[in-house]
Amino acid sequence: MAKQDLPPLIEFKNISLVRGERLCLKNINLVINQGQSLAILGPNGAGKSSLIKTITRELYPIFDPQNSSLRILGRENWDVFALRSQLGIVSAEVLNQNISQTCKEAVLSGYFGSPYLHDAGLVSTEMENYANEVMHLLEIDKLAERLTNEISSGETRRVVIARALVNKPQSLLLDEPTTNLDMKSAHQLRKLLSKIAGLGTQIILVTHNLSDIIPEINRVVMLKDGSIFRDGVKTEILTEANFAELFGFEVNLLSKDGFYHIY
Ligand SMILES: Nc1ncnc2c1ncn2[C@@H]1O[C@H](COP(=O)(O)OP(=O)(O)OP(=O)(O)O)[C@@H](O)[C@H]1O
Repeated sequence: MAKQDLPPLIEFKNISLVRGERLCLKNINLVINQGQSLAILGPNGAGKSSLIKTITRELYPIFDPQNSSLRILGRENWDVFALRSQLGIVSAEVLNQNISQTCKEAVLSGYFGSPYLHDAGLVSTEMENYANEVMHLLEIDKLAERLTNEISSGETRRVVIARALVNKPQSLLLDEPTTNLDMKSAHQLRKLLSKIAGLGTQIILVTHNLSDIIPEINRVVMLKDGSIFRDGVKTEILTEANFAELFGFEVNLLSKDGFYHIY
């Protein structure tokens, strides 16, 4: 099937979400085509996590069957495990740090959608070989036998990405991937995400940090107070004027080697 005939990866039509007393997402209309990497950028409280959790079915929107729909790959109904492995959800929360497991076991647990490996006997040689390949890609071969609760935040982030990649997802959906990382670790992680995007995995990145937007991302959606504030080609959206309005302060933007920075 030609790419233009494929259903969108994600299709939000008039989606609103209430959490507690707050309307966190307001009438969101958003289509993300398959293969199109994009960043969702917004300040704290804009609704980024709420949007991700709506996609992953951790939160349920207000639903008006006449006017609203939320489709993933053309379907409204999904088995949550299949949905999450297909989308490649990357969140540090998926690892159960109270359980003592090696990084290799944590990566292998991705095949079963569980926070730890229940039964190593279920892991086939093919699964193990591919997990090794993915760990090599993420440059974490050396961590294989280390315990997940004894590694750094940057290393944990890579383990979690490897765990998502073993299912050969069509996309990687990343929520604030560089939070808590020092400058060097953040830079290395962005380079790895660039490499993964270059190998053909669609990257959907949710962030408040402009520098996370890797060169392979060409579309930026700005989210403000639960609504889409801007949506379009990166070079047209990432302007000082839009940024000032979104974050509420004046900045100077600098673009270098495909990355954007504030100074
Ligand atoms: N569990 C909750 N119950 C009620 N309201 C919530 C809850 N979590 C978040 N909110 C509210 O929903 C709105 C959107 O929050 P959300 O966490 O989606 O924003 P965000 O853009 O991801 O922010 P951050 O960058 O700080 O993570 C905020 O007004 C927040 O106060």
